[in-house]
Amino acid sequence: MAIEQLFDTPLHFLQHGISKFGTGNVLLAVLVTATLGILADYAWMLYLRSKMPPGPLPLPIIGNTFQLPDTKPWIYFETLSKKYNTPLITFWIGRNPTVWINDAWTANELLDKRAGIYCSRPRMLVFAELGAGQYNLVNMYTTTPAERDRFRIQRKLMHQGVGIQQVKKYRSFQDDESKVVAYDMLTTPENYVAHFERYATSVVSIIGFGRRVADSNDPIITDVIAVMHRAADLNVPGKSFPMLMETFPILAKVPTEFAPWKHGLGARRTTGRGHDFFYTLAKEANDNPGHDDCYVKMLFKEAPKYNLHPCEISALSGNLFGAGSDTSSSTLITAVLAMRAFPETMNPAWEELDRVVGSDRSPSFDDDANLPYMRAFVKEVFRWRSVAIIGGQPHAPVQDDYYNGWLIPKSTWVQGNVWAIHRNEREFPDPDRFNPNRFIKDSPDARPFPGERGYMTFGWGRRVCSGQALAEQGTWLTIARLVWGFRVGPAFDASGKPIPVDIFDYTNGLNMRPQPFKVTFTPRSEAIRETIIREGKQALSDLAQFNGETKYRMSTFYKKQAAS
Ligand code: HEM
Repeated sequence: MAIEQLFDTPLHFLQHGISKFGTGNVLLAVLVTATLGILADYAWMLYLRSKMPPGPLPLPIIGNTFQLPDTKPWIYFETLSKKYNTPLITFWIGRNPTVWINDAWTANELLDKRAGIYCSRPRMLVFAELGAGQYNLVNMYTTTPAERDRFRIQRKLMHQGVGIQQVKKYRSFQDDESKVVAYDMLTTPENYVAHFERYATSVVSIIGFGRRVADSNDPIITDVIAVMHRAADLNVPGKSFPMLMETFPILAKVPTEFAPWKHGLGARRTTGRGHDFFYTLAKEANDNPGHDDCYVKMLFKEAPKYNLHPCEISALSGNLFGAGSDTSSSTLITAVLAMRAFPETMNPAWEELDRVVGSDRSPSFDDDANLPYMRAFVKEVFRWRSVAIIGGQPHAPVQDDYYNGWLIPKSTWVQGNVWAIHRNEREFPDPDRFNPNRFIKDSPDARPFPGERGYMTFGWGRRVCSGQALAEQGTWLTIARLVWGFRVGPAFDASGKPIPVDIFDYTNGLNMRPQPFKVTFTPRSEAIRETIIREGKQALSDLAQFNGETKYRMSTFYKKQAAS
């Protein structure tokens, strides 16, 4: 659509009106109508506000948007919750009320216990409508029976790929990839972030495509993960573009080529043949011989049965990277920050690991039950600085609902503020202190918390993270192996002074991670170092069956397809 077409009809009426009634009268009529419209709309906003959970007074049209801080709105919502002394806050993004849950018990009541009501997603203009839309499970509405059917199919297919039972089958190569991380840490410890990203990407790539990612410079990391990082900046409420389109939705209607504020969002992401990058990647893996049990082969096999659209195949396979790679690697970076900033928490872990595991082998999945402190340590990593700090995408009720007498209207944007939930002094005294004892049974530091796990890092109810089992098992193993293998100490500046770390210096994305920081990794003993080398070499040899390359590059994919 040409940009002029957008304004064609209103312009026509305006010209007609001016010739009939004169410019002054027409302008007055437009002004009066607009003012009445805004007043009526504002009256409706104030009426809703009187019924909904408390929050700051919204202004007409812009709501509270410009009260948002420049970054990290989750801290602001935590402050509002304390100010109003209520677990639920209503905050208006333009003319849309959003509800923020700042307390574990309320989150559990609404999103878990009333999961059947809070199972949908709200309208997410920037993240969903200008992105993968309703083809992607992450964005799917569940308001109508047809939507719910589609949602169930996609959840089921995710489950077939990374469900609790299924991921046990991946333990062997996940273990091997984690051994490679420890091995790489001996030679290039300064690149620990790259090692974590490679590990996390490789695990989901083997699951999905039967191909490992052997090198940190593999384009699947350099291209795709970079795009995912940018995507994670979306959906964090903000007062600058592109998120400002949530406040002024009309701006999203302007074609992307004329709308620099859209930051390229909404551009046609498929080629003339309707295939996008991840579909092509999936098709390539499906056509490759071998690894018949990989996820995309299952998807292509099931496609006729479920009438899967290519965009659904693309989203289901692309989500492995999108949802599973940055999240897992960021969690490991947080673990390193905790190890560096809270060295006193390492001694009980080493005592336990030396007693149960020793130096001749590294910890394995089978040790989990015998390493209660290590288990608590990893739980505390998930709690202390949860990567999906606002619980991922918002939920939305499929009908009007009431909590404590407050109305939460159907389709409202309802967001779990994990930052506030995991920093509540009632459940987690001295919350910024990394303290695994919170998760040790009968410890004086343990407090009641809803649910078995003791944290809400993976979301809630029917939208709970599909990859939780995979992420939990891999994170446990990799952190246990790092703790077993290394002392994480300070790096030193040119004058020999230790470089401090800042436990609050995190990024601003939907998935947050620590800003780059320097540390040193030293193997805990010569015997351990030798074990890491031996196991690393063996792991590389066992993983060789997954070596392979893709011929596609995201950075050039759309250009080439358009030209062909
Ligand atoms: C540390 C790692 C991870 C964390 C912290 C995490 C966290 C989350 C969170 C908070 C949500 C939103 C839940 C909600 O709406 O209530 C989510 C959704 C999702 N996650 Fe994860 N995730 C992780 C890893 C993974 C992995 C490895 C995969 C797949 C291989 C995955 C796939 C998904 C999918 C498909 C959804 C959308 C579910 C839906 O909308 O129904 N995640 N994740």
